[in-house]
Amino acid sequence: MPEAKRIDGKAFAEGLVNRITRAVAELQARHGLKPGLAVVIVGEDPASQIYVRNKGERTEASGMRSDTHRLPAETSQDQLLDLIADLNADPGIHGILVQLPLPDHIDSSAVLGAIDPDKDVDGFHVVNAGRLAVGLPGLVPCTPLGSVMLLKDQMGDLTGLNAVIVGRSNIVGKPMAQLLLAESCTVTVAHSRTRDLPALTRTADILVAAVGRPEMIKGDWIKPGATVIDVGINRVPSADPEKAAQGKTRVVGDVAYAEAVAVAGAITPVPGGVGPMTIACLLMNTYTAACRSAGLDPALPDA
Ligand SMILES: Nc1nc(=O)c2c([nH]1)NC[C@@H]1CN(c3ccc(C(=O)N[C@@H](CCC(=O)O)C(=O)O)cc3)C=[N+]21
Repeated sequence: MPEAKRIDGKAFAEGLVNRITRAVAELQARHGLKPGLAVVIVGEDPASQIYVRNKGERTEASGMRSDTHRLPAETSQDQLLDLIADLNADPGIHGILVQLPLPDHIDSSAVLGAIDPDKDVDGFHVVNAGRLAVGLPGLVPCTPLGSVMLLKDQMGDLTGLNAVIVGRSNIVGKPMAQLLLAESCTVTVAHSRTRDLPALTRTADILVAAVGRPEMIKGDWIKPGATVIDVGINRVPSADPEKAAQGKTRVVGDVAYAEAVAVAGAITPVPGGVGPMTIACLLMNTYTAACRSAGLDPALPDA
């Protein structure tokens, strides 16, 4: 067996961001409309701070407006809801993202439910989950959306393929199942209570790993030639014991890449696979929301 093709999500995301950047310039020139994204972060979690800074820089680099609201960890739920109400009413803001996780004293579903569904660029509002489930236009969660774009680019028509998704979260597993069902795959959603998971994953033409457990999916869990999408981003101690002792870390996926690459037909690496697509799709959703707010077609120009 030849080694699996490495699916370059970083390069694909760059191409997508280029198309979004051109579309944003055109929207501004023709209609005087500049898409605006508000990112809200509560508390000081260092990893979250890095993601949020990254999102802000990417948003501005693509020609859109980016407002970041950094709130202290003690912020009350009512204060957060007041900010969301202001952002819902702000005509210059087309997308609202509240960084998760939120502190324990805040009810996340109450907060997500307060976002105007047409500004919900994460696609986490129940209205958008419902639209996706019944096939209505809405805003689709970024990670599954980006993953399916990579799959279609890699495999073309997905009709009739067996897809196994490991993980049933509302933000990845469930929306991924809806998107693959819409592509006419035969979809199975596996989770921590699934019996004989390795036997099930070995039936998958498309295997999506979204569990958040470092390198859980082994090489012999994969059907030879399958396409593997690794959604996991897990920070683990460095492989070098000396560096690990100094507290150095590295990022690995939910798939044991070195084993999997010998069996799969194609596989996304971590980093450089799904992660960059998540951010590109956030920009795409913000552009989409801005176009729809003005009654314009959000289709992107070709590559
Ligand atoms: N409301 C909300 N929406 C989110 O979309 C959201 C969130 N909250 N909370 C935190 C997670 C995390 N997240 C990532 C996005 C991109 C990369 C990414 O691009 N990673 C790079 C670099 C990885 C690295 O080296 O650390 C890669 O995979 O290549 C990572 C993580 C979005 N999140």
